[in-house]
Amino acid sequence: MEIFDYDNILLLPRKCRVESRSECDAGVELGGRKFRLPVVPANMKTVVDEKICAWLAQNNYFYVMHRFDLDNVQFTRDMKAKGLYASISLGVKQADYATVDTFVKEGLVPEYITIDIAHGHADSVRDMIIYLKKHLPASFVIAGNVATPEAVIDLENWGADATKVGVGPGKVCITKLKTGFGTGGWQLSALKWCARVATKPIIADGGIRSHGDIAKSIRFGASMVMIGSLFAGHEESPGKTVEVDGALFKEYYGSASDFNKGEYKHVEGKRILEPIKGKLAETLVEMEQDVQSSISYAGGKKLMDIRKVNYVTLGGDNAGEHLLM
Ligand SMILES: NC(=O)C1=CN([C@@H]2O[C@H](COP(=O)(O)OP(=O)(O)OC[C@H]3O[C@@H](n4cnc5c(N)ncnc54)[C@H](OP(=O)(O)O)[C@@H]3O)[C@@H](O)[C@H]2O)C=CC1
Ligand SMILES: Nc1nc2c(ncn2[C@@H]2O[C@H](COP(=O)(O)O)[C@@H](O)[C@H]2O)c(=O)[nH]1
Repeated sequence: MEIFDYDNILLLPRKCRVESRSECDAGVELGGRKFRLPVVPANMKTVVDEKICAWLAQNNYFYVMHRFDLDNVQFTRDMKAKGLYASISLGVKQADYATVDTFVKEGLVPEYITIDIAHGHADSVRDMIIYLKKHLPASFVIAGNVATPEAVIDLENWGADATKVGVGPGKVCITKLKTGFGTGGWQLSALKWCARVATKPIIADGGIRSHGDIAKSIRFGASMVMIGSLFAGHEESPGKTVEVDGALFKEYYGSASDFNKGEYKHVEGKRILEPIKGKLAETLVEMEQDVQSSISYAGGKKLMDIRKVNYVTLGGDNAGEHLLM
């Protein structure tokens, strides 16, 4: 198997078919809705909050609310009261089953439910998918996180409508160091490997460091890309603002860090400071323009045209040109 990551791949342009990049449509469909961008801010406490999620929904972006210190039912009620879709996260514990039961009792149906645990290739995830499909059959279920084709096949067979791929490539992740496992350092080729067997959408999760990595993810099989660090340092970001030598930063910590958990137990995440980088809306517009440019370099007009391009690997044993024949 070929091993590579975002840094040692470049996509090869094809003849341009548009007169302006504005003709390129960066939108993507997921779960029956069309979103402006194939990008979703990570469901983490220092990345999204209720206000940001409502704004994203109002502006045709996909969001997944985090599941920490949050009343998922109240969140869903609030979103519906504003006429917005609800997209929540669930774990696999008793309290998560109780949340599902409350939804059923109230006749409340979140449009999207993301089952989000560290090691998503697990019977606990299978059981939750089956429970959701039985009790909230209209919800679109995303399940993860996983790292292998076997896991993608299992999650799809258990009933997941989409899978989330990425164990350990995140910027505040220390899974690789603490456990010796994961896709940290080869997330893009892990995505390619998983996409070969996937019959449903994949959300590539973690490791995005520049906007061009979005196009690379799409090329290797993602339908959507989940991003934490690039969103964490905005003026609206929920992380605490910290001043260091006169410069302003926002804190960004892992969901499996002691900062999120409130205790040092099975810690697989750390806390860092991200320089404050302006407004979220401006970054999203820039991302959309960059994805439109990617589509134009791909010689296309729509997002999935990026899948048609050849690529080169830079450096290492696998260096060379990879042509689609
Ligand atoms: N994408 C990634 O690489 C990673 C992401 N995270 C994020 O951190 C958050 C917290 O994750 P998590 O701790 O799973 O959530 P939870 O604390 O909700 O744990 C979920 C359940 O899975 C069990 N569990 C967790 N890890 C393992 C494992 N390696 N093997 C067997 N069982 C396990 C837990 O039991 P017990 O705690 O008793 O073991 C618990 O019952 C999530 O949002 C997750 O996505 C965390 C690590 C890696
Ligand atoms: N191993 C861990 N991974 C984590 C933790 N908290 C979140 N995450 C994952 O990272 C991505 C975001 O990655 P980024 O490179 O864009 O910053 C997020 O969506 C989770 O999948 C954690 O504590 N440990």
